[in-house]
Amino acid sequence: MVNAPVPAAVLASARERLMDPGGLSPTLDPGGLWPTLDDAPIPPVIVRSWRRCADRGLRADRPAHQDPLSRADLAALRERHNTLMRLATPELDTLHQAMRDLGGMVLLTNDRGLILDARGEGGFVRRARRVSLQPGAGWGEDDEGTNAVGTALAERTLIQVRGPEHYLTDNAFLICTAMPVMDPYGTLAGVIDLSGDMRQWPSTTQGPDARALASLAVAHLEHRWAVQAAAGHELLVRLHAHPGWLGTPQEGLLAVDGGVIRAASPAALAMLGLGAEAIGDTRLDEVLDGALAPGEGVLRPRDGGRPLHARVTAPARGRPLKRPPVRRPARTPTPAAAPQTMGRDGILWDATTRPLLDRAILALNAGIPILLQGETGTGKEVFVRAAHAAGARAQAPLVAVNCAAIPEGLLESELFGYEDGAFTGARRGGHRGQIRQADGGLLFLDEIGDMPPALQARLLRVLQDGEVTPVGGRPVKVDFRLVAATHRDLAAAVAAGTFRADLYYRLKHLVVTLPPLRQRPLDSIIDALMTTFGAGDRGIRLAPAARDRLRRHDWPGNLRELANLLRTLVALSPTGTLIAPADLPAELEEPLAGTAVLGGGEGQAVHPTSSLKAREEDAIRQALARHRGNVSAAARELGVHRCTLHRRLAEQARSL
Ligand SMILES: Nc1ncnc2c1ncn2[C@@H]1O[C@H](COP(=O)(O)OP(=O)(O)OP(=O)(O)O)[C@@H](O)[C@H]1O
Repeated sequence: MVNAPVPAAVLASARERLMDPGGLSPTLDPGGLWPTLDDAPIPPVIVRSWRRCADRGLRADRPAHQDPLSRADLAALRERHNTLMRLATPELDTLHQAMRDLGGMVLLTNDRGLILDARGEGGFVRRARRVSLQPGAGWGEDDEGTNAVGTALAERTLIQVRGPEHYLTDNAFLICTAMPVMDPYGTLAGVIDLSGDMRQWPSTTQGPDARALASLAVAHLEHRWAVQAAAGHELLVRLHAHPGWLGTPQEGLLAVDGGVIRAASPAALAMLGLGAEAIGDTRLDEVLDGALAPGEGVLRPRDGGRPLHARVTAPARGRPLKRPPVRRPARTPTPAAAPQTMGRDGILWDATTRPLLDRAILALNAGIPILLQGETGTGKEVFVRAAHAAGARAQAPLVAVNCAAIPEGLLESELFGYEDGAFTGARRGGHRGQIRQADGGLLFLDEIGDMPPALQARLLRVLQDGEVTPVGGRPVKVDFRLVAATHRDLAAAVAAGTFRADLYYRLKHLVVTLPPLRQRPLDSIIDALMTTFGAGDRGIRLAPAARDRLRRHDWPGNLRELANLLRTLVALSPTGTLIAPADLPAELEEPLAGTAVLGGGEGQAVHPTSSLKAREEDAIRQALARHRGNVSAAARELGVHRCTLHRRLAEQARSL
């Protein structure tokens, strides 16, 4: 992949125009040579990546700096990727030596672009830290826009991103080269990246070519990984078109049991013209003609390709690597791939929710309150936490109050605080109240539709006056951002007179509605969640019939219900399991039974018939009985939030 250098001004201007609905303006090029972005002298791989970033609503002026993972989280992440880290050590050491004179860095990331290891020293490292090129930071395209790591992961190929080809302006001083690493089971494992300062980087005629260095290093690493993976299998097959190359890192490697390919290096797959999906159950004699026995010989590809020299041995005895064969996509470009993206912490955003999140961040930064709507389990709290973490006040507190979970009598003092001795039983020294605790930060009022009318009036005053009056005390100035969430139809509540119209309009500056799961792309969400819960690492897959059953369910508990189900399935399945319909909970059999009717609150058109209501009551009763009245445990089993269950119980009690 050769990316011809393009003048920086052309790149910057082209990227800005990408955000215009009209596309690339002809005035970009005085000669009128580049009427559209595709005509501009910009590598297509970069243009594709810019488009992905623009489609996600990513702004080029977004700061590149991010908070890396905490030490503990980074340690846990490294532990999860210990095979990759251990196997990559010799390459990282060698590349570090090679990069020393260039003043650059070498990085190893996981398959989502999270930096596991970074080596380098000197001035560049200090500069790199300012844009979070350091362990525990995420360099997926979601995090940092077009960059070598993220774009190599998205395109699954060697990428070099030079200076202003980077999407974020902050990263325009970098030149980075990244090569994806595939494990011997055909799964994308991570990336090796070489990064330096664009102005100090020698041209390829003066110094080593970073692309050659990165691809050689990855070839060595993948070769070593395949040798290790072969341990414990019946046969190790080494392949190359030239006999002299057998035994070198350029050869292809296959681990074979009973004639079936169990593991393969990417080089071997390329020689045989196979995709990664061939690993696991393809018989070698389907693709190669010739006897497969210990010794050396020539094997002929059945498609008429070039004969391959083969050296077949019984591999070294030893502990096989933990990972079983998994079918995975090969390292081929997937331009339209991955509408679903996973953030650094396993949080999922897609073409519908990402723009909502970006708008919410802008609104919060501008001090505009947000009214967040969505059925139970659609991810309202997750959304608020993500918006806060990415906003200008991320360092300040996020204070979350669930208005439905706090008994009415306590909510006032909990929210507004009280002075010492304000009432009998008040805590000594008083209580600041949650609103004051959110001063400088973000107040998240969940289930605002459940706030009693008297408190609605008090909250309105706080919003109007910018000050809060604790019970028994004097007004105190407060400055906080506000997100109010509800699963109810607040407009209907206003019409019914249960919610104050003036407060409603005060809250309603920006209304964000998170879609229910049944309106979202279920398949890609399932795949993304399975990956988060480690299914890929442990070779756990869903059988097509099980997936079908998931598709037929209507997910009243939304993402919470799906995430709980998949988390449990993956945790309880032994390594290498193919999850069958029989492994799924019985209630998925029949979409309208048991938990399937839970979750629809007022204002939601979910299963309105009384027989369904009776089934819901039944499901609740049985779950509570199984957990001896423990509401949290019953809620967990039913796949709904504890507060939802409390609410349901209160509703049932009222209707008795
Ligand atoms: N964007 C997301 N990515 C991954 N998982 C998510 C996401 N949003 C929600 N979830 C899953 O769903 C669960 C419930 O999310 P959350 O508590 O934010 O929902 P909610 O809409 O606030 O629900 P409720 O109205 O019942 O309080 C989370 O704990 C997580 O497992």
